[in-house]
Amino acid sequence: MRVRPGRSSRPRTRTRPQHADAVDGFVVAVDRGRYTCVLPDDGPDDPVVTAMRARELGRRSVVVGDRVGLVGDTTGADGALARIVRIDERRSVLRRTADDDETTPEGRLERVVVANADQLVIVSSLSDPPPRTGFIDRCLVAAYDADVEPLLCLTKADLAGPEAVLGYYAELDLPHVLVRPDSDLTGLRALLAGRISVMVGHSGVGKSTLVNRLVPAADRAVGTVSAIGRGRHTSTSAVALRLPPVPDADTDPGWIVDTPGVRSFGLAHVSAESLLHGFPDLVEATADCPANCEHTADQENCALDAWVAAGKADPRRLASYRRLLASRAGETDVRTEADPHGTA
Ligand SMILES: Nc1nc2c(ncn2[C@@H]2O[C@H](COP(=O)(O)OP(=O)(O)OP(=O)(O)O)[C@@H](O)[C@H]2O)c(=O)[nH]1
Ligand SMILES: [Zn+2]
Repeated sequence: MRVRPGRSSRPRTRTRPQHADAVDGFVVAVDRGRYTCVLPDDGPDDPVVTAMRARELGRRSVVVGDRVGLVGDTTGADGALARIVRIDERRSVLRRTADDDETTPEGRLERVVVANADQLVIVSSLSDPPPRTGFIDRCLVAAYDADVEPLLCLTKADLAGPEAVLGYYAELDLPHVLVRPDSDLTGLRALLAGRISVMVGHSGVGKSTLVNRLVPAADRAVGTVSAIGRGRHTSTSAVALRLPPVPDADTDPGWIVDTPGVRSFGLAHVSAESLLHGFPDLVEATADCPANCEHTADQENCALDAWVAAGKADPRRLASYRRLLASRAGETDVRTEADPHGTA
């Protein structure tokens, strides 16, 4: 027999009735404690809502892509300030260990870059600068770790062909698009429709150029290193941009998140096992590894060596995996150094 207390015995406060009227919001930008949100039914011309965090959220961070509950003045009128009282459960969490700011301990900590992303668009130019597969591999690890689908976006296809890069990823079912200055972006728009896509890429690969073509209203600065936005501080934070409507379709065109400050993904927070998931072409081989194999080059009888020798994967992929393993170890050291009472 089930014993269940009557409804009336539940403490009222558990349902937080004071926030029953919270409206749903989607965080599109974060800047110095102010969160820019849009309401789900609002269109591109509706005013955005500026909000601050309610104290009851404690230390939980609110990031671009978060779906939140808003109370207070959600009119978006000049000077109006709403409060974020709820952060919805995240569908995905794209993290990095910030390895691009080694000057401060905070700079080396793990942080959430974007919440609820569906897709990571890895922007790499085919020439000027040449493609860096090490960077792409790193992004793939971050994507698989975050349960976000990767999409390889190869720019400057007018300057060089994609054969070498695509050959390197031949064993992976890695979707890709080619972009040149005059290319039709219909195919890319179709891959972005209805989803939240995060764009990452090195400086100079043409990411701003592409973002401007996809979202002309965004007006991202081209050919300048991180000098976008209204102020110094907005230039390095992620911002979600609404894609324009797809002609002849009433589907949601989706959102792209530009990440000007993210030059790479530090992976110190990713376990060695998860790191391997960025290399689906190698995973199968490790079933034959000795117990507790670390898969490093000096590991005896690591099955990855035989796998590559038998031609089942590209040796450069194994080298890349091992480089990441090693650099991850380095990143872990960096984090330990950051803590004078180092526990690890
Ligand atoms: N040939 C060619 N040049 C391109 C293409 N896309 C962008 N460029 C040029 O590449 C340079 C860098 O482009 P950006 O869009 O500023 O590159 P970015 O990745 O945003 O780099 P940052 O602004 O430094 O973050 C610019 O001079 C662009 O005009 C392309 O498809 N083909
Ligand atoms: Zn091994």
